[in-house]
Amino acid sequence: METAAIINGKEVADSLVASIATQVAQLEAEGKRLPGLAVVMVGDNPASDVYVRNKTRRCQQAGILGQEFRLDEATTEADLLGLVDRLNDDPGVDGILVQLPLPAHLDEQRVLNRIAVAKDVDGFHPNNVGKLSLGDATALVPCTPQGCVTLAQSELGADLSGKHVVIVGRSNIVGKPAAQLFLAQHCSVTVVHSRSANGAELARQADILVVAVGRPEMVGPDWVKPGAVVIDVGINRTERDGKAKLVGDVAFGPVAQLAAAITPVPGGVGPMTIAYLLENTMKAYAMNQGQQV
Ligand SMILES: Nc1nc(=O)c2c([nH]1)NC[C@@H]1CN(c3ccc(C(=O)N[C@@H](CCC(=O)O)C(=O)O)cc3)C=[N+]21
Ligand SMILES: [Mg+2]
Repeated sequence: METAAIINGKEVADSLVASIATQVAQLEAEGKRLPGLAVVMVGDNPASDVYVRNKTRRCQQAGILGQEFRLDEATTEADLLGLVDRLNDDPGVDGILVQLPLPAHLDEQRVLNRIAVAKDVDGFHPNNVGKLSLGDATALVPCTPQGCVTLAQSELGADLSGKHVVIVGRSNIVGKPAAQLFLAQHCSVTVVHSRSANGAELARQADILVVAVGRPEMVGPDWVKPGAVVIDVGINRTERDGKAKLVGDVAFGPVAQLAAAITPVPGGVGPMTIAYLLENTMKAYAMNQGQQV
């Protein structure tokens, strides 16, 4: 049986980071201030720890000044908001990311709303959500969905117009912004979720299937049209034969038997999320310097 092409997200991300590194080196050669990214993490979730370390490593590769702020699990909302205020006012900080999820006693939306719109490199502030839906070029756009579009384009070419994209999952951080971004690429977009009556049947109509549900291997071959491009956003920590293993939301082996192309986990969407975080930091830097975008 035919087998899908495996979309190499790590490689695409490497080339994005390399191009950012070139831009930063140019700034440095001109004696300019370098872009800065602040990552704030509350408590010690071991998965978040891996992401935060990856972000810091990628910043170093690109020459972006990355700072980590690790706050105690018991941090009060007032203290966290106080840190956000200081970062908002710090002219050396172009981008601010507050790692989610936050401990239950902290109101996530209130914290996200406090981040300066122009420094909101996650694209989670209501103003940026609104700008994305309006097609405003100054929007800072969520990183994971941008990665999904770019990986689909790496397989199908830049012009996605007329493709039917089915997105499984309707979260504020992936599903909803992914729908907006593919719409902006002139795709037809269907969003499937836990209350959909006929999810698998809708998904089988997809030219591009994006899966972001957070449930290990939930999407099997019965969800996939032969020849579809499958973008798996899930990163689930599981155990197999007593060993820790990362799996996506898509049953990789069986789906790879009929898809045209599929993203692996790890090495698919994850590295793209970080590459776009750096890309957004560059955009925020440019806007914060008063440049036209
Ligand atoms: N405010 C906020 N913004 C985020 O963007 C955000 C967040 N909170 N909370 C958690 C999720 C998750 N996330 C990932 C980023 C990179 C990888 C990544 O680099 N993954 C690699 C390695 C995975 C591994 O080894 O654990 C891969 O998939 O190949 C994964 C997941 C960003 N998130
Ligand atoms: Mg979700």
